[in-house]
Amino acid sequence: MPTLLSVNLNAIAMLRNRRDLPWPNVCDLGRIALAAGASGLTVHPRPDQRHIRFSDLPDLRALIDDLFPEAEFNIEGYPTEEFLALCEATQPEQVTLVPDDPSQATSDHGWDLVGQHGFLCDVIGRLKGKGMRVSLFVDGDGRSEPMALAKTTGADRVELYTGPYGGCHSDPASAAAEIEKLGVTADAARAEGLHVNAGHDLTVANLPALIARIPYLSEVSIGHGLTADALEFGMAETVKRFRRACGQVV
Ligand SMILES: CC(=O)[C@@H](O)[C@H](O)COP(=O)(O)O
Ligand SMILES: NCC(=O)COP(=O)(O)O
Repeated sequence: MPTLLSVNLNAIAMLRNRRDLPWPNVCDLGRIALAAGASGLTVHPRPDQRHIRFSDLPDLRALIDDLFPEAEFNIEGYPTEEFLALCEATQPEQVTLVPDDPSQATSDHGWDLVGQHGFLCDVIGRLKGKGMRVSLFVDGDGRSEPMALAKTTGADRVELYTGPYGGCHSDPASAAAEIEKLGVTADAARAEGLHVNAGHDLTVANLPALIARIPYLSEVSIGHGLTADALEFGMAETVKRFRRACGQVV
Protein backbone atom coordinates (compact mmCIF):
# COMPACT_ATOMS: atom_id res chain seq x y z
CA MET A 1 0.00 0.00 0.00
CA PRO A 2 1.65 3.29 -1.07
CA THR A 3 1.88 6.21 1.31
CA LEU A 4 -1.19 8.45 0.98
CA LEU A 5 -0.97 12.23 0.57
CA SER A 6 -3.19 14.59 2.53
CA VAL A 7 -2.89 18.20 1.34
CA ASN A 8 -2.71 20.74 4.16
CA LEU A 9 -4.61 23.93 3.24
CA ASN A 10 -3.32 26.19 6.04
CA ALA A 11 -0.82 28.02 3.83
CA ILE A 12 -3.52 28.71 1.22
CA ALA A 13 -5.79 30.07 3.96
CA MET A 14 -3.00 32.28 5.25
CA LEU A 15 -2.60 33.86 1.80
CA ARG A 16 -6.36 34.36 1.55
CA ASN A 17 -6.45 36.05 4.94
CA ARG A 18 -4.11 38.86 3.77
CA ARG A 19 -7.12 40.59 2.23
CA ASP A 20 -10.83 40.71 2.88
CA LEU A 21 -11.40 38.81 -0.38
CA PRO A 22 -12.39 35.18 -0.97
CA TRP A 23 -9.24 34.15 -2.90
CA PRO A 24 -7.22 32.05 -3.01
CA ASN A 25 -10.29 29.97 -2.22
CA VAL A 26 -9.41 27.06 0.08
CA CYS A 27 -12.29 24.93 -1.18
CA ASP A 28 -11.34 25.44 -4.83
CA LEU A 29 -7.72 24.55 -4.10
CA GLY A 30 -8.86 21.55 -2.07
CA ARG A 31 -11.03 20.42 -4.98
CA ILE A 32 -8.09 20.71 -7.39
CA ALA A 33 -5.87 18.73 -4.99
CA LEU A 34 -8.42 15.94 -4.62
CA ALA A 35 -9.15 15.86 -8.35
CA ALA A 36 -5.39 15.41 -8.88
CA GLY A 37 -5.45 12.32 -6.67
CA ALA A 38 -4.67 13.54 -3.18
CA SER A 39 -6.31 11.16 -0.75
CA GLY A 40 -7.39 13.78 1.74
CA LEU A 41 -7.30 17.33 3.04
CA THR A 42 -5.71 18.50 6.26
CA VAL A 43 -6.42 21.69 8.20
CA HIS A 44 -4.98 22.97 11.46
CA PRO A 45 -7.44 25.51 12.90
CA ARG A 46 -5.61 27.59 15.49
CA PRO A 47 -7.45 29.50 18.22
CA ASP A 48 -6.75 32.88 16.56
CA GLN A 49 -7.92 31.55 13.15
CA ARG A 50 -4.91 33.15 11.48
CA HIS A 51 -4.84 30.38 8.86
CA ILE A 52 -7.92 28.17 8.50
CA ARG A 53 -11.08 29.80 9.87
CA PHE A 54 -13.62 27.77 11.76
CA SER A 55 -16.14 28.80 9.09
CA ASP A 56 -14.06 26.96 6.43
CA LEU A 57 -14.76 23.59 7.97
CA PRO A 58 -18.38 22.98 6.87
CA ASP A 59 -17.50 23.91 3.27
CA LEU A 60 -14.54 21.53 3.20
CA ARG A 61 -16.64 18.78 4.79
CA ALA A 62 -19.30 19.30 2.11
CA LEU A 63 -16.66 19.29 -0.67
CA ILE A 64 -15.46 15.86 0.40
CA ASP A 65 -18.91 14.45 1.04
CA ASP A 66 -20.42 15.72 -2.22
CA LEU A 67 -17.57 15.25 -4.70
CA PHE A 68 -14.88 13.01 -3.18
CA PRO A 69 -16.55 10.54 -0.81
CA GLU A 70 -13.47 8.28 -0.77
CA ALA A 71 -11.27 11.12 0.50
CA GLU A 72 -10.52 11.82 4.16
CA PHE A 73 -10.68 15.01 6.18
CA ASN A 74 -7.92 15.33 8.79
CA ILE A 75 -8.25 18.07 11.42
CA GLU A 76 -5.16 18.84 13.49
CA GLY A 77 -4.84 20.85 16.65
CA TYR A 78 -4.62 21.20 20.39
CA PRO A 79 -7.72 19.66 22.04
CA THR A 80 -9.35 22.65 23.71
CA GLU A 81 -13.08 22.39 24.32
CA GLU A 82 -13.58 24.65 21.28
CA PHE A 83 -11.44 22.37 19.10
CA LEU A 84 -13.22 19.23 20.28
CA ALA A 85 -16.61 20.81 19.57
CA LEU A 86 -15.42 21.76 16.06
CA CYS A 87 -14.37 18.15 15.45
CA GLU A 88 -17.67 16.82 16.76
CA ALA A 89 -19.58 19.17 14.46
CA THR A 90 -17.41 18.40 11.41
CA GLN A 91 -16.82 14.66 11.90
CA PRO A 92 -13.42 14.39 10.19
CA GLU A 93 -12.29 10.87 9.42
CA GLN A 94 -9.11 11.61 11.40
CA VAL A 95 -8.22 13.99 14.22
CA THR A 96 -4.51 14.60 14.81
CA LEU A 97 -3.87 15.88 18.31
CA VAL A 98 -0.97 18.35 18.46
CA PRO A 99 0.42 19.88 21.69
CA ASP A 100 0.63 23.42 20.30
CA ASP A 101 0.54 26.43 22.56
CA PRO A 102 -1.58 29.23 21.02
CA SER A 103 1.52 31.45 20.88
CA GLN A 104 3.50 29.02 18.69
CA ALA A 105 4.23 30.18 15.14
CA THR A 106 3.91 26.58 13.96
CA SER A 107 4.06 23.05 15.38
CA ASP A 108 7.52 22.24 16.69
CA HIS A 109 7.31 19.22 19.01
CA GLY A 110 5.31 16.12 19.85
CA TRP A 111 3.32 15.22 22.96
CA ASP A 112 4.77 14.61 26.39
CA LEU A 113 3.21 11.16 26.61
CA VAL A 114 4.09 10.68 30.28
CA GLY A 115 2.89 14.03 31.60
CA GLN A 116 -0.21 14.26 29.40
CA HIS A 117 -1.21 10.60 29.43
CA GLY A 118 -4.41 10.93 31.46
CA PHE A 119 -5.54 14.01 29.53
CA LEU A 120 -4.92 12.27 26.20
CA CYS A 121 -6.78 9.12 27.29
CA ASP A 122 -9.87 11.24 28.11
CA VAL A 123 -9.75 13.25 24.88
CA ILE A 124 -9.11 10.21 22.69
CA GLY A 125 -11.92 8.29 24.37
CA ARG A 126 -14.28 11.16 23.64
CA LEU A 127 -13.29 11.49 19.95
CA LYS A 128 -13.27 7.76 19.29
CA GLY A 129 -16.63 7.46 21.00
CA LYS A 130 -17.94 9.79 18.30
CA GLY A 131 -16.46 7.65 15.51
CA MET A 132 -13.29 9.59 14.67
CA ARG A 133 -9.87 7.98 14.15
CA VAL A 134 -7.22 9.63 16.33
CA SER A 135 -3.55 10.21 15.62
CA LEU A 136 -1.02 11.65 18.09
CA PHE A 137 1.72 14.05 17.00
CA VAL A 138 4.97 12.61 18.39
CA ASP A 139 8.67 13.36 18.25
CA GLY A 140 10.60 11.08 15.92
CA ASP A 141 13.63 11.31 18.14
CA GLY A 142 14.82 7.72 17.99
CA ARG A 143 13.22 6.68 21.26
CA SER A 144 11.11 3.51 21.21
CA GLU A 145 9.60 3.49 24.74
CA PRO A 146 7.08 6.34 24.28
CA MET A 147 5.31 4.34 21.56
CA ALA A 148 4.09 1.77 24.09
CA LEU A 149 2.62 4.66 26.06
CA ALA A 150 1.08 6.11 22.89
CA LYS A 151 -0.65 2.80 22.33
CA THR A 152 -2.16 2.80 25.83
CA THR A 153 -3.81 6.19 25.22
CA GLY A 154 -6.17 4.46 22.77
CA ALA A 155 -4.77 6.32 19.76
CA ASP A 156 -4.97 4.56 16.39
CA ARG A 157 -1.96 6.23 14.87
CA VAL A 158 0.98 8.45 15.55
CA GLU A 159 2.18 11.27 13.31
CA LEU A 160 5.95 11.69 13.37
CA TYR A 161 7.03 15.32 13.62
CA THR A 162 9.47 15.63 10.72
CA GLY A 163 10.52 19.26 11.25
CA PRO A 164 14.09 18.43 12.33
CA TYR A 165 14.49 16.27 9.20
CA GLY A 166 13.10 19.00 6.95
CA GLY A 167 15.52 21.45 8.54
CA CYS A 168 18.49 19.38 7.26
CA HIS A 169 17.76 20.12 3.59
CA SER A 170 21.32 21.26 2.89
CA ASP A 171 23.11 18.80 5.19
CA PRO A 172 22.86 15.20 3.90
CA ALA A 173 24.73 13.65 6.85
CA SER A 174 22.40 15.24 9.40
CA ALA A 175 19.39 14.32 7.25
CA ALA A 176 20.47 10.67 7.23
CA ALA A 177 20.81 10.73 11.03
CA GLU A 178 17.33 12.26 11.40
CA ILE A 179 15.83 9.64 9.08
CA GLU A 180 17.29 6.88 11.20
CA LYS A 181 15.81 8.40 14.37
CA LEU A 182 12.41 8.71 12.69
CA GLY A 183 12.73 5.12 11.51
CA VAL A 184 13.49 3.74 14.97
CA THR A 185 10.48 5.52 16.49
CA ALA A 186 8.29 4.44 13.56
CA ASP A 187 9.36 0.80 13.91
CA ALA A 188 8.48 0.90 17.62
CA ALA A 189 5.07 2.39 16.87
CA ARG A 190 4.40 -0.24 14.24
CA ALA A 191 5.46 -3.00 16.65
CA GLU A 192 2.78 -1.67 19.03
CA GLY A 193 0.17 -2.00 16.28
CA LEU A 194 -0.05 1.73 15.61
CA HIS A 195 -0.24 3.07 12.07
CA VAL A 196 2.37 5.71 11.31
CA ASN A 197 1.78 9.10 9.63
CA ALA A 198 4.35 11.86 9.20
CA GLY A 199 4.39 15.57 8.58
CA HIS A 200 6.05 18.95 8.80
CA ASP A 201 8.43 20.47 6.28
CA LEU A 202 8.23 17.50 3.92
CA THR A 203 9.03 18.18 0.26
CA VAL A 204 9.34 16.41 -3.08
CA ALA A 205 13.08 16.29 -2.39
CA ASN A 206 13.03 14.80 1.10
CA LEU A 207 10.06 12.40 0.87
CA PRO A 208 11.64 9.51 -1.09
CA ALA A 209 14.40 8.83 1.46
CA LEU A 210 11.92 8.98 4.34
CA ILE A 211 9.61 6.47 2.66
CA ALA A 212 12.55 4.23 1.77
CA ARG A 213 13.32 3.96 5.52
CA ILE A 214 9.65 3.72 6.59
CA PRO A 215 7.99 1.88 3.67
CA TYR A 216 4.84 1.22 5.72
CA LEU A 217 4.22 4.96 6.25
CA SER A 218 0.43 5.31 5.98
CA GLU A 219 0.04 9.01 5.24
CA VAL A 220 1.94 12.25 4.91
CA SER A 221 0.25 15.62 5.33
CA ILE A 222 2.02 18.42 3.50
CA GLY A 223 1.22 22.11 3.24
CA HIS A 224 4.08 24.58 3.20
CA GLY A 225 6.36 22.83 0.69
CA LEU A 226 3.47 21.71 -1.49
CA THR A 227 2.02 25.22 -1.65
CA ALA A 228 5.44 26.64 -2.51
CA ASP A 229 5.71 24.17 -5.41
CA ALA A 230 2.16 24.94 -6.55
CA LEU A 231 3.11 28.61 -6.82
CA GLU A 232 6.40 27.93 -8.57
CA PHE A 233 5.12 25.42 -11.08
CA GLY A 234 1.87 27.29 -11.69
CA MET A 235 3.51 30.71 -12.13
CA ALA A 236 4.34 30.51 -15.85
CA GLU A 237 0.79 29.60 -16.91
CA THR A 238 -0.65 32.25 -14.61
CA VAL A 239 1.52 35.02 -16.06
CA LYS A 240 0.31 34.00 -19.54
CA ARG A 241 -3.32 34.28 -18.36
CA PHE A 242 -2.69 37.77 -17.00
CA ARG A 243 -0.84 38.85 -20.15
CA ARG A 244 -3.87 37.74 -22.18
CA ALA A 245 -6.06 39.78 -19.80
CA CYS A 246 -3.82 42.76 -20.59
CA GLY A 247 -4.67 42.30 -24.25
CA GLN A 248 -1.34 40.73 -25.21
CA VAL A 249 -1.29 37.95 -27.77
CA VAL A 250 0.28 35.00 -25.99
C1 LIG B 1 0.96 19.54 12.94
C2 LIG B 1 1.94 20.09 12.04
O1 LIG B 1 2.94 19.55 11.79
C3 LIG B 1 1.87 21.35 11.39
O2 LIG B 1 2.66 21.28 10.28
C4 LIG B 1 0.69 22.06 11.06
O3 LIG B 1 -0.41 21.36 10.78
C5 LIG B 1 0.98 23.13 10.07
O4 LIG B 1 0.38 24.20 10.54
P1 LIG B 1 0.74 25.65 10.05
O5 LIG B 1 0.90 25.58 8.56
O6 LIG B 1 -0.44 26.41 10.49
O7 LIG B 1 2.00 26.07 10.71
N1 LIG C 1 0.84 17.51 9.79
C1 LIG C 1 1.76 18.29 9.06
C2 LIG C 1 1.09 19.09 8.06
O1 LIG C 1 -0.10 18.99 7.91
C3 LIG C 1 1.79 20.01 7.15
O2 LIG C 1 2.94 20.55 7.58
P1 LIG C 1 3.75 21.50 6.58
O3 LIG C 1 3.99 20.74 5.29
O4 LIG C 1 2.95 22.73 6.33
O5 LIG C 1 5.04 21.76 7.30
